[in-house]
Amino acid sequence: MTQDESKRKAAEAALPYIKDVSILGVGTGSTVNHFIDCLADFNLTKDIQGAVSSSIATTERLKKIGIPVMELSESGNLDVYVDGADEVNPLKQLIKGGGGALTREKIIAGASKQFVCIVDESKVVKVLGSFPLPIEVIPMARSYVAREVVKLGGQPVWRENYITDNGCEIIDVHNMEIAEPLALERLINNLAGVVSVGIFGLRPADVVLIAKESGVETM
Ligand SMILES: O=C(CO)[C@H](O)[C@H](O)COP(=O)(O)O
Repeated sequence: MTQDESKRKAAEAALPYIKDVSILGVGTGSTVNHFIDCLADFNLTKDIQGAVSSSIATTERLKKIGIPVMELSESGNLDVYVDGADEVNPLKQLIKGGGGALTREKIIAGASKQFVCIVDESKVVKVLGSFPLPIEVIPMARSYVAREVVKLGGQPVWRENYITDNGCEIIDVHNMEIAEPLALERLINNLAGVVSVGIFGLRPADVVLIAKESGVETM
């Protein structure tokens, strides 16, 4: 099975979780794109009243298959949020933001009862941090936050020529073993100018669907 086929399998496995859900939270990335394709392929769009989307890219894809996109302030809290991840540890804590949508993803995850995370096997790790940790920052704070991150032992790299949907910038922090996700998430959250950090520890996933050669495992 290719990685893309695995992503599709994980996406299909999320469909039972959205049964009877009228307004859905939808994340961002290639695995989520498969999930959106599944909604169309399995003719589920008619059952869904609307979706809250974590990015412009996802919004466009949802609209293309006829799902109305609404604001979170309009929908209120959601029953289910489906999204991918860059890394998942055994506590269902995640690194997210490879696709740059971490802030909106964090908001929707926080506002949802159940966060269903869909991944292929390559995303599963014992300790978070092999994947560069994204931090969204107010542009003015970029160098300051980068210097603070160096003090924490990381190697910050500016995601050049990239502006988030919120008009901010991203620093990707390399070579930082995240042994204590909660503590590091709090610490980075507290740096002035940080919009959000891609550690999802304070709000981990509730269910992780991992596509493997042998089938989809539920964690
Ligand atoms: O956090 C994300 C976007 O901000 C994505 O969920 C993450 O990057 C995984 O992407 P993909 O499904 O393409 O591997």
